[in-house]
Amino acid sequence: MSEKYVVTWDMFHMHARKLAEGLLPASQWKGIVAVSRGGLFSAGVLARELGIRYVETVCIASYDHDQQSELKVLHKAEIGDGEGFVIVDDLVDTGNTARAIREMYPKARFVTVFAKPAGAELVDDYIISIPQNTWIEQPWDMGISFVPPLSRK
Ligand SMILES: O=P(O)(O)OC[C@H]1O[C@H](OP(=O)(O)OP(=O)(O)O)[C@H](O)[C@@H]1O
Ligand SMILES: Nc1nc2[nH]cnc2c(=O)[nH]1
Ligand SMILES: [Mg+2]
Repeated sequence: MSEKYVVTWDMFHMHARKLAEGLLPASQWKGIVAVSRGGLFSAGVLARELGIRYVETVCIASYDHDQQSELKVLHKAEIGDGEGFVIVDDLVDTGNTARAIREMYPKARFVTVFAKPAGAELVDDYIISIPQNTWIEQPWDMGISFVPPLSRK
């Protein structure tokens, strides 16, 4: 990936809250399913904003750092065809994870905070569009570190 898009906790929280707004009224949902691990962070915000306490996971592993490998389903929420459930991930990139989710739960509402063009049409709703050549650096993968002043370089 040639570019980088850095996301802070504040920005992530703001976008996730906006995603929650699009899911009103909350009474239409039986529960939320987080696509672990990335989707856990947005799922927490959605659950809080919508007052939903039934939160499940579907656990999928597909990337080893920034290289995508074979997709493995480690745990599958038992929610039938997904009708009445919101499934949330942090982002769609190639769309491979989203395709697997759609296959497992064809009637669920699938939403993400970020979407790149290759996966955008696989999600029902997303907040921020990111170019395909850009790596999204999420806040849970970063830390605050000291930067030496210019005069010391
Ligand atoms: O559209 P795709 O190309 O499939 O990529 C999107 C997926 O990649 C990341 O998860 P990852 O597999 O890295 O696992 P993690 O959520 O546990 O970090 C991200 O959280 C999405 O689930
Ligand atoms: N953090 C992060 N994980 C990803 N998984 C697939 N694409 C991305 C991305 O751009 N950023
Ligand atoms: Mg993920």
